[in-house]
Amino acid sequence: MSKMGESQRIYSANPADYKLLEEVGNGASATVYRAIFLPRNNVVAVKCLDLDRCNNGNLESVRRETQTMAWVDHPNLVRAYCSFVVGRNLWVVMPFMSVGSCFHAMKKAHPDGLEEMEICFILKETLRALDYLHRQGHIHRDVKAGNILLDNIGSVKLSDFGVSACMFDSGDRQRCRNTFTGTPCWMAPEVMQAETGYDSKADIWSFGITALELAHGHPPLSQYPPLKVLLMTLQNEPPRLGDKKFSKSFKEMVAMCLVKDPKKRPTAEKLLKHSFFKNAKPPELSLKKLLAELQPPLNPVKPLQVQDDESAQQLPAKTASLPAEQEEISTSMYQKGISAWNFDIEDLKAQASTLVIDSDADADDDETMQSSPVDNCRDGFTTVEQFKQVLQMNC
Ligand SMILES: Nc1ncnc2c1ncn2[C@@H]1O[C@H](COP(=O)(O)OP(=O)(O)OP(=O)(O)O)[C@@H](O)[C@H]1O
Repeated sequence: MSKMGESQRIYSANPADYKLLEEVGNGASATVYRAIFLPRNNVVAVKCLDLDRCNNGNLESVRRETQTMAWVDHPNLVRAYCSFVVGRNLWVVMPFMSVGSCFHAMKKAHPDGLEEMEICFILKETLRALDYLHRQGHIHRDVKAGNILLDNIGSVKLSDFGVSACMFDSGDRQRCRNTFTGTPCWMAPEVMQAETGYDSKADIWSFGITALELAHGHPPLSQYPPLKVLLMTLQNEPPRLGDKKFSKSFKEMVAMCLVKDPKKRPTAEKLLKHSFFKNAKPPELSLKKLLAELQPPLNPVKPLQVQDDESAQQLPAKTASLPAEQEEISTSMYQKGISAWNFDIEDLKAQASTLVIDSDADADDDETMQSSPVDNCRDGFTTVEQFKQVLQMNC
């Protein structure tokens, strides 16, 4: 029997078998809890998606996410043990990743970026996940540190398949996708230009941006509003890893990912053979220091609150001690910056109607693109239509 089959057998679809403990994270449509699977007394994560909060588009994303999580079978991907409906929620049971995301780990331990040895290991594991997904005809479409989860023994798993896509969706293998989705700072230029279409190489670009994110603590252009990020990504030279402290092979690997022509980017399989990844050390060496610094683990973000007298089916009450509350405020403010990038056409329209591009406000960022033709566009557009015209003129 396949691993998936085994786990389906082990984990029941009965909510009474799960005791939800504390909240360990929340996203746009879901809250994630650490939980105990009572029949085996083992720790799992349960993602509770509020179906009432989903409009049609979100429901499609929930369907896609749970479907993908159910079939993936790779050590570097978060898969669903099982999923079932509880009242107005969909519960997805999955492995518990005690450290949380690399984004949280970095924010907590090294806000200015991780060390090369740590990055090398995390990226290699992530690339293995991408290689697997791409071989299955899938594109993840949202590769970023916030979607790479870690546990306390150094396992690395890529998560969040909410916007992933299958190249076989219409029955036949499609040559490319053309939906404008993802998160602008990490988004490949061809994804922004919907008419050109894109394929799994879009993930390789996002992977290169994630490398810069892990190296500096933030992705390039993170200080700009989405529209400006889109313009700068399309018009400027790709960002580079410039810092002296990083090796030549790391810089070279990043440069290979961040080539504007997707055809010239390597596949995940080819990239795995790059000399940078030959130096990857096992987690007990590469992540030892980082994991020690993160003790106690980042999760829970909410204090442990075992509910002896409540049904396991009820979601834990949301109370928090002061430090946890402060941590939560800080996390949510930080995340707002990240979540705010989640592409939403209505958001962009609203922003576009008010945006005046101010080149003087450009912060210096050594990995950020050089001279900026976008500056020529300042005051140049105020609506999405004008924005599109600018794209047509310049790209
Ligand atoms: N298996 C897990 N183990 C531990 N923590 C997890 C797990 N899955 C998710 N988390 C935590 O919960 C947070 C939110 O989870 P997730 O990103 O899946 O929610 P989402 O609603 O899909 O988010 P988004 O807003 O990015 O779409 C993650 O950033 C992570 O910190």
